[in-house]
Amino acid sequence: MTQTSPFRPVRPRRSALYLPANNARALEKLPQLACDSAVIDLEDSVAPGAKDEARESLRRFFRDGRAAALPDGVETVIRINSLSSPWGAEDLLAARGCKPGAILIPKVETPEDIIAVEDALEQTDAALSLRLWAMIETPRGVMNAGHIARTARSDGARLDCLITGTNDLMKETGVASLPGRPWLSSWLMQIVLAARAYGLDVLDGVYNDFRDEAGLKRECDEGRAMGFDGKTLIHPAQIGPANQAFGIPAGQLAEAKAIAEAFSLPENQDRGVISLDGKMVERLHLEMAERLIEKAARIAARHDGDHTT
Ligand SMILES: CC(C)(COP(=O)(O)OP(=O)(O)OC[C@H]1O[C@@H](n2cnc3c(N)ncnc32)[C@H](O)[C@@H]1OP(=O)(O)O)[C@@H](O)C(=O)NCCC(=O)NCCSC(=O)C[C@H](O)C(=O)O
Ligand SMILES: [Mg+2]
Repeated sequence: MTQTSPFRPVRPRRSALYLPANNARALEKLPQLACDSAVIDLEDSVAPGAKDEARESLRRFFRDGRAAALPDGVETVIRINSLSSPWGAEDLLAARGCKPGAILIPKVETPEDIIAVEDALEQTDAALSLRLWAMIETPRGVMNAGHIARTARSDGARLDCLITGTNDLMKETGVASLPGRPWLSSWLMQIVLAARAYGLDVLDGVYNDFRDEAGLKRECDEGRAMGFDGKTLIHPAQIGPANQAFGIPAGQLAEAKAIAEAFSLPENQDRGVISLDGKMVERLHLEMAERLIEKAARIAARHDGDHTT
């Protein structure tokens, strides 16, 4: 078996749906939704005057067992306000108490933004099961993306995933929102590169026009081609297209299985490169194939055998 990177857990993150923490209807709907991750938001979707109510609604959601009752494999993530905001410290306390899968830190600009949260968690939470996600959504965040991602390499690091915040990035830079994201994509690629350099997952930004299914599909396909693992979403109608675009097509899975099988043959045990159906296949392809097979199995476990949704 090829050794895969210890920094990249194989976990489907095709669709990460945001829900405002104070939207009772959305929280109620969540168990019926097929998103891989549920990002319960205390930040920008909650008005300043509703922060306390949102925190209380979040606490109730975890305390009364509704979070634990979500379908197997759905990862719960809480987006807090930045620690430099008036709400960040209280949000972090509340989020830590909820014990979600991960806490999402918005507007991360330097490694210290991650370290500050790690330090606050370290005091009471020795276990590393509580992970961190970081949003890169400001000019400084993009410029420092590599340094931020590198924090995943330190002892006891919790950082698992980078998220692009395209709305904030457009607001901060004045870049236009155009189909194909011509001026934004070089910055998005910097974020993808930073994540990959340090073995992190990386998710694309949201598509605001939630009634435009064709536009969403185009942007999902584009995000997939750019190397993203999945897309952040704002509406339940966006989950299906994202799961489809970032899922594993049957043909790709069959090809991965053929590669794994070919390398497992006795005559190929010590070979670095083989020929398969007229193509050169190296051990790096085997590593990719093994990750893909594992991810497909995890998706199948969520969807009763359907690898593509
Ligand atoms: C965008 C919305 C405000 C639209 O809401 P609404 O008009 O209620 O939509 P619908 O009537 O079409 O809703 C149909 C049903 O689906 C439920 N619903 C809607 N959205 C969600 C959701 N996100 N999660 C779960 N369920 C949802 C409705 O309750 C309806 O249910 P039912 O009554 O049973 O039919 C709304 O979709 C919304 O608030 N979305 C999330 C917004 C959000 O969280 N924004 C913050 C994250 S995006 C961001 O910050 C990006 C980043 O930081 C950046 O900088 O880019
Ligand atoms: Mg944002």
